[in-house]
Amino acid sequence: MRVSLIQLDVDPAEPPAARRARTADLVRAQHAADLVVLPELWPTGAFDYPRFDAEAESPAEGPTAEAMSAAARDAGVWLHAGSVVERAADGGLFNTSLVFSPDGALAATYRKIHRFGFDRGEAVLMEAGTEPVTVAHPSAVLGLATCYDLRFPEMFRLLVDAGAGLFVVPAGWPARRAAHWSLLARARAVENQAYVLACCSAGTHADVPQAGRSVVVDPWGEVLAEAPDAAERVLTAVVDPAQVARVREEFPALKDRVL
Ligand SMILES: NC(=O)CCC(=O)C(=O)O
Repeated sequence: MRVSLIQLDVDPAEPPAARRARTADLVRAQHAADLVVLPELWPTGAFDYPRFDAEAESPAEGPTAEAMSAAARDAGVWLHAGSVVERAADGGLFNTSLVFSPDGALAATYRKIHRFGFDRGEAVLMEAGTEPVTVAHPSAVLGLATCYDLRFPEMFRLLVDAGAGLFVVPAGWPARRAAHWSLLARARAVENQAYVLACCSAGTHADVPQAGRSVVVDPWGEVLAEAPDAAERVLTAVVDPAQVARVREEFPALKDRVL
């Protein structure tokens, strides 16, 4: 299974429509992949709070969904299109991830459960999702998580219980805590004996330099590919979903769970 993580530069000087078109082209170029992944909130910037309300959109029919559906279809790939600011029917906002199948259909959405910011930003501007989400990709069951979720191992256990063997984690993780990002991505892989595809944004928005350092970790905790910096780049790797069962059988720590 070939995976491509697009570590996208989220430069506030680039108009959202231009970034959508550029991102769609980057997705189309990954036509040989089985799964393409984009970062968290790349249409607005994960820390660009003043833009959230004005740029909120429908996850099914908004401009990002339309552009990403077309890109997935044109490339013939499964696309985890990162997340958008979702405007819900009652007017509330969610940080919502979108997954498209190769025919361009919206296969799944996931509303971020753990909102970042403590008493400001996303934590006060957005509603919290309540449902862990898995996706039946033809090669693996994907478990969806978003950025700050990475700090909450109990959520990943729920995804394992739902059958996930490959976690997809779009993020807008700050450079200030880059060491946490790399460590937690490996920790979630090791403790759950699962792949982690962690795709962060590049560049700086709202004065928050991004960590970049997108990473693909295997179920043994080995790093298969890692971006060396926070520049825009495409990270590719080949993962073997059958490796999840092999590792879980060879070293059956998950069977010793008590809680
Ligand atoms: N967008 C986020 O969820 C940021 C998370 C973060 O900065 C952290 O966990 O540290």
